[in-house]
Amino acid sequence: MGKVIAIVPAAGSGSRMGSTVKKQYLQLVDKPVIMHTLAALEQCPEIDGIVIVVGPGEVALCQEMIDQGNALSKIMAVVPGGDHRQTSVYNGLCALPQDTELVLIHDGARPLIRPEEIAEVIRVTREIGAAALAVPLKDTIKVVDERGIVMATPRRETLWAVQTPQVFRFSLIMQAHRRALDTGMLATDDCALIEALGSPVQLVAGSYENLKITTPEDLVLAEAFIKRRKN
Ligand SMILES: Nc1ccn([C@@H]2O[C@H](COP(=O)(O)OP(=O)(O)OP(=O)(O)O)[C@@H](O)[C@H]2O)c(=O)n1
Ligand SMILES: C[C@](O)(CO)[C@H](O)COP(=O)(O)O
Repeated sequence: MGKVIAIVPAAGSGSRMGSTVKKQYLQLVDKPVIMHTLAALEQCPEIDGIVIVVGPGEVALCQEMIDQGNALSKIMAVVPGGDHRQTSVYNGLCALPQDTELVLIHDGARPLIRPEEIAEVIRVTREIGAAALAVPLKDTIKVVDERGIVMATPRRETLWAVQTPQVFRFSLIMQAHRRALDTGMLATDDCALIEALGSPVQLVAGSYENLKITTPEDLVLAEAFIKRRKN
C-alpha cells in the first residue's frame, strides 16, 4: 500500500476574523490554532506524512514554530500557497511524493478534528475513492435573489454542511485539480472538483465540534470545547 499524506492549507488571510494576527496563528488555549490541527494529524496512526501550505512570506516562520513544537515528526514540507484555497491545495499536491496513495486535505483552521474521525474518512475513501466529513444542517435554509427575496426552501433532510478532512485517491484529486485549472473552475472545497468529474463522493457523519475558525465567536466556542475535552 502507498502512503497517506495530509495537506494542510493554512495560507488564507482570515479576512472574516478581522484580527491583525492571522487566525491560524492566534493563540487557542495553550497553543496557536494551526498547532492544534497539526497535533491531531500527527496523532492519527493512519497518516504517514504532512505537507503544510502557508502564506508565501511565512514559510520560515512556520518552520520555526514546528521546530519549537518538537512533538511533530511527520512534517515533510512547508510550501507557499496561492491567492485562493484551491491554488494553495494544488501547490501542496505538487509537493507530494510519487508513492502517495491517498491525499487527506484538512483546513489549518479546523483545530478540533479528532484522530478517530480522520481515520474513519480514510477508511471510507479506501472503498469509494473520495470521502469527506460532514454534519446535517440544523437550520432551515432559504435560497434568495439579489434583493433578499426568498426563491426556495430546500428540504433540510437533503442538506449537509461539508467539513474537512476530505480524502481522495491521489490520481483522482490530481485529475480533478488539473481539469479545474483547464476549465477555470474555482470551488471552495475539493469535493466540488471531484463532483465536476462525475465521480462519487461519500459523506461521513462527523461532529459539530469540528468547526472552522472563521469569525471571532468561533474562537469562544473552540476554547469552550477544548476546555471541556481537558476535563
Ligand atoms: N488562499 C488561501 C485561502 C485559504 N486557505 C486556507 O483554507 C482554509 C479554509 O479557508 P477559510 O476559512 O476561508 O480561510 P481564509 O481564506 O483565511 O478566511 P477568509 O475567507 O475569512 O479570508 C484555511 O485554513 C485557510 O488558511 C489557503 O490555504 N489559501
Ligand atoms: C473546505 C471547507 O472547510 C468546507 O467547509 C470550506 O469550504 C473552506 O472554506 P470557506 O470558508 O468555505 O471558503
